[in-house]
Amino acid sequence: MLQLSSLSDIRQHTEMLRQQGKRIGFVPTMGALHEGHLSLIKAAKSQNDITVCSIFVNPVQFNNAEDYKLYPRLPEKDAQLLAQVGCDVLFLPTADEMYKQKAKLTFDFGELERVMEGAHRPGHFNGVATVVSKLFHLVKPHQAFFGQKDLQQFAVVQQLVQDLSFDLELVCYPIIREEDGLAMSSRNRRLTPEQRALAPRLYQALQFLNSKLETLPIEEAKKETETFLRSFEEIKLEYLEVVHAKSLQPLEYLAEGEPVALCLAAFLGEVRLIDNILR
Ligand SMILES: Nc1ncnc2c1ncn2[C@@H]1O[C@H](COP(=O)(O)OP(=O)(O)OP(=O)(O)O)[C@@H](O)[C@H]1O
Ligand SMILES: CC(C)(CO)[C@@H](O)C(=O)[O-]
Ligand code: BAL
Repeated sequence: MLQLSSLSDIRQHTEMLRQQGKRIGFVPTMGALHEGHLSLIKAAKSQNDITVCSIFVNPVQFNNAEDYKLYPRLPEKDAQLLAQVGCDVLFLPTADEMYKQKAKLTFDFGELERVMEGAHRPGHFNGVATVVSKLFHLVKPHQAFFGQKDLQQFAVVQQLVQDLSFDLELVCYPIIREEDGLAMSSRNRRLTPEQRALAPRLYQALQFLNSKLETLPIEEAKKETETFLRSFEEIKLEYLEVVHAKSLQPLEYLAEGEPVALCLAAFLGEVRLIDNILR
């Protein structure tokens, strides 16, 4: 596997691949890789000639300095895992080079960023859109792969690709879970054993909400789910939403045939996790 860290090297390399007529599949990540990431690499490989993975803990998308500082960083182990699954190119830029020009780009995703992650992490999607735009320019992929775990991020990136006319296809893959249902996430590594034991309650809460929606109106089903979660003292729910799965706007009632997503964010101690299920 080829490892590149300078912007000019990746730009030249992907330019050469394009000239050779190769199809490039791209998986952007922040590292501390798990089976969720590897499922995206495998999907990219199966549909493209060359798979590029980037690992970059992007400072400008963090709204919490401590979260940035403590974000798990395991570059050597990540490189090993990527080589094992046959990733062709690993792009590992430094923050200094990525943000040398100190460009402060401002995006406006309208209502899409005024709910859930956008509402609770000010500036987050601006930072995601900035880095994803830069990465798309550098890597020039034909396809880019994202996980459903970050459902709102996928919607924002879809909007970005449309607004800036990026010539690529976006692909979203399902959430890979631990055996006990916990959505795999790099931040899971930061959980204490006690918090880790409680963490599957988040997925259970989404399943509980899903079953309550069979018989109850949305607000009542949400209230019962919040009560269920409150019984676990260490879990601090930030939001629980029933939203339209495309616009991500909260729903007042369920309409026949509408795609629906049940989403939550919660803290276990200092660690903030998100999860969702599609209904
Ligand atoms: N469990 C999962 N299953 C499938 N895809 C996932 C999963 N977790 C993350 N991804 C996807 O991998 C890509 C890179 O995500 P990222 O590196 O932020 O990992 P992460 O595990 O989501 O970390 P964290 O949530 O702690 O930031 C994103 O498109 C994300 O949606
Ligand atoms: C898309 C991404 C790599 C941008 O930093 C990040 O938000 C992530 O890992 O989901
Ligand atoms: N996985 C989304 C990136 C973030 O939490 O900042």
